[in-house]
Amino acid sequence: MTTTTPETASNTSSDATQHYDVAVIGAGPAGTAAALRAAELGASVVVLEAGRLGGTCVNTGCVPTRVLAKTARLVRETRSAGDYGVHVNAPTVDWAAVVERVHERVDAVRSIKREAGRFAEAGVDLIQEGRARFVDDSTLVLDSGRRISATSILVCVGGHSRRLPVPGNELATVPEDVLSLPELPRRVAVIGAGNTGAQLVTVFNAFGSDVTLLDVAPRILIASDASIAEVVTTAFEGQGVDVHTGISTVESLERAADGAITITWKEGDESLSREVNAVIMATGWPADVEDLGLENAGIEVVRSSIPADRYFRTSVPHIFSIGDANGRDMLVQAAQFEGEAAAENAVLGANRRTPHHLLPAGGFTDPDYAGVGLTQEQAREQDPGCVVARVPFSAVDRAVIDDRESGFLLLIADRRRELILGAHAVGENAIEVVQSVTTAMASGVDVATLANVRFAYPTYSAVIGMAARVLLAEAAVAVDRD
Ligand SMILES: Cc1cc2nc3c(=O)[nH]c(=O)nc-3n(C[C@H](O)[C@H](O)[C@H](O)COP(=O)(O)OP(=O)(O)OC[C@H]3O[C@@H](n4cnc5c(N)ncnc54)[C@H](O)[C@@H]3O)c2cc1C
Ligand SMILES: NC(=O)c1ccc[n+]([C@@H]2O[C@H](COP(=O)([O-])OP(=O)(O)OC[C@H]3O[C@@H](n4cnc5c(N)ncnc54)[C@H](O)[C@@H]3O)[C@@H](O)[C@H]2O)c1
Repeated sequence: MTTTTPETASNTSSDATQHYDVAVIGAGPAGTAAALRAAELGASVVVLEAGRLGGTCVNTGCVPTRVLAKTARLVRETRSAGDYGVHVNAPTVDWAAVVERVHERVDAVRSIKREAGRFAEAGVDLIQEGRARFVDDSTLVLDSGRRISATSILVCVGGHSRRLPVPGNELATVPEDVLSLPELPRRVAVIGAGNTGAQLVTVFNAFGSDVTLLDVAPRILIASDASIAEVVTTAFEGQGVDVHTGISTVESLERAADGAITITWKEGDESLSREVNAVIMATGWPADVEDLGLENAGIEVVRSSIPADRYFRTSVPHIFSIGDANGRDMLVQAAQFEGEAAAENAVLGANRRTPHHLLPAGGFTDPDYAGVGLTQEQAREQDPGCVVARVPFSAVDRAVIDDRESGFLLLIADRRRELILGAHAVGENAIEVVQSVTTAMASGVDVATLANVRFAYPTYSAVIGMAARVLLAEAAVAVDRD
């Protein structure tokens, strides 16, 4: 679909290059937020999108992954229904039907996002004529040959999965393509135990696949608080997942005679291998910079991303790098936040930053995990006297009612209990619990106030009030020692 409203764009050159105040490359969460905010501020705006509107999140990332997580949850709930006196047959997974349902739910979410309609309502031109490429630092050319120039260019191109450069890597499936697997793999190796890999482990484990998880990092979920990662690792192992962290390298993937894939990796001096039916590489997310012509605009790529300063300006100040493209916090909530801030900086010449310490994130594994703010390690570095409360879910009535006692909430405060520095949860509803703490942090609520908030009974969020009350006691001890 191509939509242009020439009255908002002035043709300024004889070769019919259309000129705008702001050109946005990419209509994922970053580009969509940026374009709508720039238009709201009165700029003439064009969005250039090479693929499906909505970007990675809705089409191949968060939304399909979350539908798979829901499906995995249904399988687990069905298996344990007997514990509550509900007797059902053991669940079986019809992979083709699962895939169909994921596509159907993705379409349903797309239909409420309606980026094209929102662009039209805001007077934003949308051009879908292939990939945009820099001709110089103010001009872009599309695959169709159409040329666009702009006073400011917002690069919101997102990224893609990284394939390890090992022999046989073409045999692997990347997370964006998981739904293209022809059948549910009986045995699967997941390489990479970040947010993507960990969630896929839970999905395939629940679906009945034998899962092997490999990572070069010393532990899974390396960006999360170490205590959270420990609980998820123990849970994975208890569920029969073969977890190998701290491996030296994946050596090769080879097609075996029976059609299976032999994956070989090195662990210390030992070479190990497994025969599996699918290998999923969830080993990182470089920005989509290939063929973007960044060199024509004088912009360098550093470690597979387009670096930006705290105001999202690249080394060329009227070109901005936002969302996954800048390689910082690769989350939808970051992309949207950054998009709005960068649009204001581009249109108003403002210096808006985003509060990155207030970005909650988590994953739908079994159990769920989530975090916001500083981890314990980071908090202790910043304030060695900081106070940490840890309340197990086994002390929360609702978790006991639901038979979900595994897990805990960690609440971290500064030594004077004025500030909540971080919150990390693992267990049922961990993400919603951490989200509530984030709301408190964003509103500047201190620990004492949080301790006095009433939580509906029986809820998982009640753990927040319990942790705040423990913190008060702990903090009092820490302050006394000063
Ligand atoms: C499996 C998976 C699960 C995830 N789950 C979550 C989650 O639960 N929660 C969360 O917060 N985050 C999650 N993420 C991360 C989230 O999807 C990204 O952080 C988010 O989509 C980034 O938004 P973006 O706008 O920067 O990039 P994208 O969403 O990738 O959008 C970039 C857009 O730019 C377009 N484009 C690229 N190059 C060009 C070009 N040259 N010309 C024109 N258009 C171009 C692309 O077609 C795309 O539409 C997940 C990611 C993956 C892979
Ligand atoms: N629920 C969510 O919020 C969510 C879900 C998915 C992805 N994301 C975001 O998208 C981005 C990409 O996520 P991701 O999990 O794909 O990548 P990632 O970079 O977060 O994790 C990649 C993992 O692969 C491992 N790895 C790298 N090279 C390896 C090798 N040679 N052998 C074995 N392991 C290797 C790394 O140690 C790391 O643990 C992240 O920023 C993530 O936060 C968020």
